[in-house]
Amino acid sequence: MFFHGTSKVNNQNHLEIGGVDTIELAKKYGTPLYVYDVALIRQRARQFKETFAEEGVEAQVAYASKAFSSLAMFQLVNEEGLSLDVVSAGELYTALLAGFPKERIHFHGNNKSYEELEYAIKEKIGCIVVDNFHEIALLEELSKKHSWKVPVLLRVTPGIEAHTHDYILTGQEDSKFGFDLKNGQGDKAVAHAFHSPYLDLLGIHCHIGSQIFEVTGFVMATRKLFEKIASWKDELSFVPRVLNLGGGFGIRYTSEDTPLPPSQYVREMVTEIKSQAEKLTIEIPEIWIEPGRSLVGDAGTTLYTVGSRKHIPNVRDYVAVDGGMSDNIRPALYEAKYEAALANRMNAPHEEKVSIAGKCCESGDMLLWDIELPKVESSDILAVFCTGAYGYAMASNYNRMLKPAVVFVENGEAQLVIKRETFEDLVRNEVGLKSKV
Ligand SMILES: Cc1ncc(COP(=O)(O)O)c(C=O)c1O
Ligand SMILES: N[C@@H](CCCC[NH3+])C(=O)O
Repeated sequence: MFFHGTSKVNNQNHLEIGGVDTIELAKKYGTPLYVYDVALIRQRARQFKETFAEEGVEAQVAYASKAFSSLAMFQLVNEEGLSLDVVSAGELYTALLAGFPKERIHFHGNNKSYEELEYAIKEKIGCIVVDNFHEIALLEELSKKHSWKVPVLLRVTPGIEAHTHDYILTGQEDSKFGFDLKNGQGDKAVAHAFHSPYLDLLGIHCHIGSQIFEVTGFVMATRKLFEKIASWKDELSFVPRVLNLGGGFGIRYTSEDTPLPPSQYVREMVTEIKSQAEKLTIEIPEIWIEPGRSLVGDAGTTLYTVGSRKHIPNVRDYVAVDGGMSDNIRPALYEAKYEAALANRMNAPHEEKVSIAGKCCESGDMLLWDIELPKVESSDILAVFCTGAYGYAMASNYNRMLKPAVVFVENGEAQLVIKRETFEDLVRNEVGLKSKV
């Protein structure tokens, strides 16, 4: 079994995370329960920052908050001195409520509304990552209205196809995101933004996809960007002060995954940027990255309670847990794979192969297929590892399931940071039909 961060087996043969017994957590807070290893998140954040510092370049590491957004997470990210990437007014609202410094917030999205942009501009956040010409027009209108030159990055698609799941690819030409570099939209957007009295063009952004194991894609994207920077320098005298290469650094969910250490992605990126900047005789731009998954993914573990079983002779054994696609849609959506263990009997020998089913009314609601476990019994606590990114964040109330609670654990202490939803929460916004009497 592979242990992430502070996870280990304690002397009761239970899974322990952050010095806290997960079986005690399950008893106290119920299941399904998301448990986050705070020390591991801090360690990842520091690794990214320290690598940039060692490379001697100006940098910002912005946590891509879509991976897991909550007040506590934003407070933690702020404690670690990271910046924050938000993609909606809702994420921005949560960040501001968490007291996140406005100047370190970057606003992304391919369809930001007038109201969302106005919200960001009134708050004077650090920068808006502009995705399309419609947004440029909205920003110019808002800049006039609020007499503020809006700091922007332009998101471009460099035409790089990273090797990952089709649904999470973003840097290829046929993408809903950004200005395309190949067909000239990128040039047009840069020329416009650079000359606009309403926009302060800080630089360029690109993001080539998610759960990427090779550094080649990032290096290729950097080269493509620098080819363009060379022409923008000659034709417009525009040289970006900031180069944001997005996120996408892969993590280990199962033994099939072979990620590089976070520092290696950063080092190779920086080396390429330094050499390209030197060739063009320009200053090394400030380098920004936006890791989401690689900051929180392996820091999250979900605890479930085992309920029913179904044995199909010569076919399969289904073991059902008290959550499923409503708290983790990734297996159903991307055929994502995870590892799991019985948190209450960690060292028990593996005796059977079972498939873990969720409890939603959907055949596709399966969390894991054919995993080796000790003989699983009702009331066992199943721990699914590496669920910290795009798990809780993509949870839903399908089948009127309640969103789970979330606890942060660190140095032997547990802190409830998101309460489990209640039935009242489910109907909070409902008004029902008007009475006919
Ligand atoms: C623009 C942008 N930045 C950052 C991220 C974070 O990606 P990851 O969680 O893979 O690091 C994403 C998601 O893929 C994204 O779309
Ligand atoms: N939600 C995706 C990643 C999305 C990346 C967002 N740009 C996942 O779980 O892998």
